[in-house]
Amino acid sequence: MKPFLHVRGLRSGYAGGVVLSGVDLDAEEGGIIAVLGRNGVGKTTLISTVMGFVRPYEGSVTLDGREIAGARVDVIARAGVGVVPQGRRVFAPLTVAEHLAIAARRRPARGPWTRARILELLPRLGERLGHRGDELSGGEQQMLAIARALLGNPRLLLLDEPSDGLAPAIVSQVGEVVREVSAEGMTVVLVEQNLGLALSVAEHVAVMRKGSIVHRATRAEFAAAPEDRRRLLGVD
Ligand SMILES: Nc1ncnc2c1ncn2[C@@H]1O[C@H](COP(=O)(O)OP(=O)(O)OP(=O)(O)O)[C@@H](O)[C@H]1O
Repeated sequence: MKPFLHVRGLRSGYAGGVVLSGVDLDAEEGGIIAVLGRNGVGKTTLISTVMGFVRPYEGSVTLDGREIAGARVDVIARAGVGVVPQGRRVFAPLTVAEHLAIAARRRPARGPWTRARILELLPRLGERLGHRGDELSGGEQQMLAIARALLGNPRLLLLDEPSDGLAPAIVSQVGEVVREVSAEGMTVVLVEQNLGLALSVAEHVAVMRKGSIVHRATRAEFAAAPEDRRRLLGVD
């Protein structure tokens, strides 16, 4: 049986140039896989291609058996893919409540993640409903970006470096949120530079180098392989 997310031979890039040179990636339903790799290897491009922001040149992306490679972003979103983009993309003049209202209107999707449930998961956002995007801390902005994605009740959630620029205590809160949504059955692909976060939440890791996945391991295998971590990521 094919895994829930099944990516094969995915090639893409920008303006004819190749960034992804044939990515193969699998994720089981309800599982968390971390995609690791140094700067510029193509992690964001992978997320953007699965989400449909970047059109693939070639290859296949199936979600629960349904081909989505090359489809429009809105079609891919309706098929059940949500994204928490790098840099959060929170709008400075809009309040938290307005962000949530827009996200709920754009993609009304049935599922466990209602506004009330999301505010229960992320109570700090509930206290900040009247605050504008530019009045939020980095951690609050990240929680808002996650909340916005969850409102679409995706079956597959793509997170692009959610720990970027956050204090360690907030990074572990992000980890808890990721574990909770996965426990509800959501499949998660987590692109991360923060190895600690990746290994604290993901059961599997895939390491990218120059546009393809060059190493796959379970969390336990990767945690026990300092040589691999040094060679592939330059970290201990
Ligand atoms: N919109 C774009 N137009 C043209 N080239 C791009 C664009 N976005 C990324 N690239 C190039 O694609 C390559 C891969 O970038 P990408 O952002 O996917 O890597 P990454 O692994 O996510 O890196 P980082 O960790 O720095 O975000 C880089 O050479 C980058 O310059």
